[in-house]
Amino acid sequence: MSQIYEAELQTAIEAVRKASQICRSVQGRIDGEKMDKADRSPVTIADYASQAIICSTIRASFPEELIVAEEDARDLRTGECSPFLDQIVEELKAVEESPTAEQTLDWIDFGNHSGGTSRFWTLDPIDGTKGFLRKEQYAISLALIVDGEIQVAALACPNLRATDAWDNARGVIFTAVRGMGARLCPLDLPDVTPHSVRVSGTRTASAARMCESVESGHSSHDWSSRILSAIGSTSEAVRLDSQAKYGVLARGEADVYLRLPVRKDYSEKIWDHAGGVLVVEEAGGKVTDIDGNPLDFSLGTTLKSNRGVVATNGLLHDGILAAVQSSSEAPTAEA
Ligand SMILES: Nc1ncnc2c1ncn2[C@@H]1O[C@H](COP(=O)(O)O)[C@@H](OP(=O)(O)O)[C@H]1O
Ligand SMILES: [Mg+2]
Ligand SMILES: [Mg+2]
Ligand SMILES: [Mg+2]
Repeated sequence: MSQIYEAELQTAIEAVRKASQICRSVQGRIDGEKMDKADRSPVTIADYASQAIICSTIRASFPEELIVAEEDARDLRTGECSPFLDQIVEELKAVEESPTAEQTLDWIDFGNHSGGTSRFWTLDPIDGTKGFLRKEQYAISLALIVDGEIQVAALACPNLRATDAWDNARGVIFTAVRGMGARLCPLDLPDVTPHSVRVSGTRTASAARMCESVESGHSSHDWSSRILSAIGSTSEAVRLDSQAKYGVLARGEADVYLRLPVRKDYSEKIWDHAGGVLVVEEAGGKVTDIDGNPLDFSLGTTLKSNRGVVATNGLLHDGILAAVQSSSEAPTAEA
């Protein structure tokens, strides 16, 4: 079998593994400490430390690579944030030769590219920061995009359980290379042979197990409950944070993941999806927007030509899309 993108995959796995170690250590100690960004969304020292270590790991193996990541060091460069920056540097010492504060800022800013080029990585250093702060699910999502197509993905979910075969150990990494399938291995057992993952075989819409965001501001809970009624389901959507939703869909524990727009003026960010989308597609599933169009990762930092996301095991896709459309609601301008 061809080993295409093998070096990129190994670098991606190494990077998300190191970042997971930092995130776990911070999550164990954190007590709601966060800064609010200009859009009032939260960011923690772990988001920054994760972005720093992943960008530095990619650049160590691939010095010319462009990286489109969620965070940037602008706020940290102001004197006001220096205690925050000192803590980030402290966290990095656990996994890397002690960097200086200046190096740390530069590593974070390796992620400032705005995409749209023929080859770039996209990174969400902590996806589901709100889940991370609640000590629930979160993910570290890294993907390589070449000519608009996601080619490599590493999605770490440090609080998601592995399977019985690995004693339900906490923490997994999903990986995928286009055309080569999706795999799963425990976060803490780097030397085991990864298992293949495959979406469910559920064919009956009324039996669909659905998952969605915990945050009703990120995906309309009201709309999804109307869709469940429309397909004759009596179950409720399971709510969890982050791209862990793509992971549970890929390994057949859910059949559908819906992200239904709440506001008209919001475009989904590429780093909120790229890693998870390739994992689901390579596990045999299907991902489109709510109009049935493929997600377009070639347009910069956002999926500006798409609205919402519908991800399924493939078998249910057309039926779920029809239900989404027949129960559609006009998103409001304000959440
Ligand atoms: N109005 C909105 N609609 C959809 N997604 C939104 C949103 N506002 C913020 N988000 C994104 O939702 C992500 C979390 O998704 P989920 O709710 O599935 O856990 C956030 O990622 P971060 O936590 O990385 O900032 C953020 O980028
Ligand atoms: Mg964020
Ligand atoms: Mg995110
Ligand atoms: Mg994030």
